[in-house]
Amino acid sequence: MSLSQLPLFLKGQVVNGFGRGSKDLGCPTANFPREVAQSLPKDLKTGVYYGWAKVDSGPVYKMVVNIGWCPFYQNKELSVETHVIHNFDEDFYGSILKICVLGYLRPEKNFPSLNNLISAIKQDIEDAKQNLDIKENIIFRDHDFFKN
Ligand SMILES: Cc1cc2nc3c(=O)[nH]c(=O)nc-3n(C[C@H](O)[C@H](O)[C@H](O)COP(=O)(O)O)c2cc1C
Ligand SMILES: Nc1ncnc2c1ncn2[C@@H]1O[C@H](COP(=O)(O)OP(=O)(O)O)[C@@H](O)[C@H]1O
Ligand SMILES: [Mg+2]
Repeated sequence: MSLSQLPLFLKGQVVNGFGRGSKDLGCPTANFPREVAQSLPKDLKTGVYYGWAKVDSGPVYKMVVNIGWCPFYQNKELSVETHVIHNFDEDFYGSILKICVLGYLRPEKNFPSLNNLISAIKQDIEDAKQNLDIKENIIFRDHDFFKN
């Protein structure tokens, strides 16, 4: 699928969300502040995307990002939350997160159970990993945006 707004480059400080990612889902998501969500193109399709992410001056890793309203939890505000596909030793609240959003995976859904949501997220991570291995996506890992 080609979305005309992509690639999308976003940068912001990692802030607190509702504390559900790690606890409920076993999948931490680094949440951007409200201003980042408000800066998005107004006609951007909500849903799950993949791309590249960098925390402070660290390496560039694969990521999945949910841009939307989390219908399972019925959030009142649009959120932009990135799961970096890497095991970090520590939390990084307050760090600067840069992401390059390259492709769309699926719309957000309201799943019948938490386990269904967890399974869908696991599948998203696998799909992201695969999509990011193609040449057209790998080149963005070395984009100037990620240079300090
Ligand atoms: C890859 C991925 C896919 C997601 N898909 C959905 C979804 O389909 N429906 C939904 O309600 N929330 C979805 N979420 C959002 C989770 O509900 C959200 O990450 C969780 O509520 C954590 O929020 P918190 O950071 O405020 O703790 C997804 C999150 C990720 C990382
Ligand atoms: N691989 C990772 N991807 C994203 N965040 C991570 C990761 N590993 C650790 N974290 C930390 O976990 C936090 C997110 O956890 P989460 O349960 O979603 O809490 P919150 O609701 O505050 O966003 C991030 O802000 C970050 O500090
Ligand atoms: Mg989070």
